[in-house]
Amino acid sequence: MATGELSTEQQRISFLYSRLDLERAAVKAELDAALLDRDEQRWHREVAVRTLSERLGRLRVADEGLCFGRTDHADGSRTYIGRIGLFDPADDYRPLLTDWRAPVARPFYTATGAHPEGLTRRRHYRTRGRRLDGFYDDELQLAGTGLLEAVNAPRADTMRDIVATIQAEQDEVIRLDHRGVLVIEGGPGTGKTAVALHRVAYLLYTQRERLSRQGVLVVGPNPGFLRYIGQVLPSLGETDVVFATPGELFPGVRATREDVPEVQGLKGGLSAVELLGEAIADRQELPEHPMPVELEDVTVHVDASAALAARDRARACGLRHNEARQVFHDALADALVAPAMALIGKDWSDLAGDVRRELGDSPDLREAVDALWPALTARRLLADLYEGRCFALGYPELYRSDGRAWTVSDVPLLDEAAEQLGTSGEAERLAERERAEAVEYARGVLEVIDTDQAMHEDELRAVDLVHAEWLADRHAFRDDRTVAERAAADREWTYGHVVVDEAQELSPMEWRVLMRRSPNRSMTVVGDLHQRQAEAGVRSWGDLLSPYVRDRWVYRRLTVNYRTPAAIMEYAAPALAELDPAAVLPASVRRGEPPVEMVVEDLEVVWRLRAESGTSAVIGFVEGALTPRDAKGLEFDTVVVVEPERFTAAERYVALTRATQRLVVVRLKS
Ligand SMILES: Nc1ncnc2c1ncn2[C@@H]1O[C@H](COP(=O)(O)OP(=O)(O)OP(=O)(O)O)[C@@H](O)[C@H]1O
Repeated sequence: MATGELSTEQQRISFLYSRLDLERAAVKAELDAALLDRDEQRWHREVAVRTLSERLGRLRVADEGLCFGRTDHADGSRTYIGRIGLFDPADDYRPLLTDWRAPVARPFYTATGAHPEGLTRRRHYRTRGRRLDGFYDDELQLAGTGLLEAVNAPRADTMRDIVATIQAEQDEVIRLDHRGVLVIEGGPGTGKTAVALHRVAYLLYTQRERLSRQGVLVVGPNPGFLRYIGQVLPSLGETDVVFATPGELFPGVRATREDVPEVQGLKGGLSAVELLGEAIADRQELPEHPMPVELEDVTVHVDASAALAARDRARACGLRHNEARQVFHDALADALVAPAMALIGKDWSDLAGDVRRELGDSPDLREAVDALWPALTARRLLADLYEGRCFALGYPELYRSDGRAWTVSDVPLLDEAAEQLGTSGEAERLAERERAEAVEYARGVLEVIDTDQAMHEDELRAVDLVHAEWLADRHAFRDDRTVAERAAADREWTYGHVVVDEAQELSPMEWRVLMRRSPNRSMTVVGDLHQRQAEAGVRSWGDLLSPYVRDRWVYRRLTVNYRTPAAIMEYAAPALAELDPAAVLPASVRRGEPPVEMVVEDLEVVWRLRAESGTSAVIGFVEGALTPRDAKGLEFDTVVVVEPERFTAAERYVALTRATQRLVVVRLKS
């Protein structure tokens, strides 16, 4: 970036700020005058004051990131894009700064190399306060010519924005006008992730009304992956997006540990729905010994038969566990009236109503209900199940000593349990306390990217990126939250759009959570069945989706690999053939060097094989290396794969297709 150009751009931005200051001063003066105006009719004055106050508020908000982009048009004109519109009254209200919501700002968000929409360039500014730190450009006439240059460029630690070189088959998917579920499948490196992110940016623009109210959820396989892709959306413009791994989908939980595959299978399959039903039924107990309920004149007992009758009534009422507690309580109170009356004596039968009321208020009876039909949170239900109750229920494999050491596969169970338990005042209070504790624990490790809390709710930020973990943290302490913040903290939040990346890895129970978060079924599902590593993952898109949307989903395939050179793809071909003999490799845009195979004496050598320049990684089951699962969705210039024979075919296929330039396959001398 030329220094001269930077200073010209700084001048432009300073000029816009000076206009903002002028306008603010003018509005402030008008507001003061309106407040002091004693001649004006009262309602006139009130309207003026309200309008001017709102205008002043908007001008204040615009102080941060006033201008964040510029579009250069084929006819030589330029448009500066920013938080608000600014006009020059001395020049027939010529626009100086264009509000990002205005139709003329649209190409800033939607133009691509394949569809430049009359633009030659899009410029993004990086500002701090009023200072311009830098800018970068998307040259929009590169499609074709710039592609090879782009794919040959060394990779960084974050995913690049491919907006300038989007190809036609990708562009079609980004702009597809389909409101329901869209499945994008394609082999490694075909741009599935990149395309899904650009689709979000496109939808955020074209369906802004709806999405700004409900937010967008992007689910990706691991935190590393989300960090890697996390910069793309803000660089495309505004976002109101929650990023979460499957381990973060239950507010207040950030699970990263994995269960052993056998337990993952049990927790991920749909039979877990019944398992939870059994775990809840197990908490609706009968007393081992009669429980005394002291009344003013007599003492009655909650015995097994009274509890059984009350339990039958509560179970049959159709309410969920927590909601049915009152029914259980009332049924017990009803059942105890007769024994109490028997003790009091027949002559006092007209007292039955009083006795029923006394039972209804009895602390002893409340205590019995708490013991026999307790208010439960999802966390408590599962922790108690894992810490011991699993044995009696016939699931010994679920046992662990610390029930609350949540794993990734526990998350959909927590969500399902919360769904089956329902809420009640007490359960809510318990849940809130647990949540506050969890948040307290998580504090300190969170990375906080600050946002402007004073901002108007209906105003999307141009450059914000929010992470679920951070949002969960804030929930407990503030309530002036943005849509995305509230969404991430609220289990029952439903998103306007949900994007699932590496979707082949998600279990049926995880899909149930996502479907609950997306009742309108507006989803972009991105994956490759051949890369599935999780046992409980997806085997057929149709089987997965038909219970939710029948056949109303659209499928698109991407066929060109922009990452892995052809020579490396050919090396990975046997792994793919093992998974599916009929599968076709995506066509690579580059030829590249064939992989190198080596036999080495010890592991030290492996680490030295990493490249000095560019990104590199070692993938294998050796200490310090990425596992094939960690490497999912990522890419590196140089990849060293250690002993791929120890991998499953899918793991091998994933590991061997991560390199953009060089692949070294190492075996250790035995
Ligand atoms: N049109 C394009 N122009 C330039 N680079 C592109 C283009 N499309 C994709 N790429 C690049 O190709 C690489 C692979 O993209 P991406 O990670 O989205 O692929 P993927 O299909 O999700 O891969 P995988 O299934 O292996 O995770 C990225 O570096 C991306 O920036």
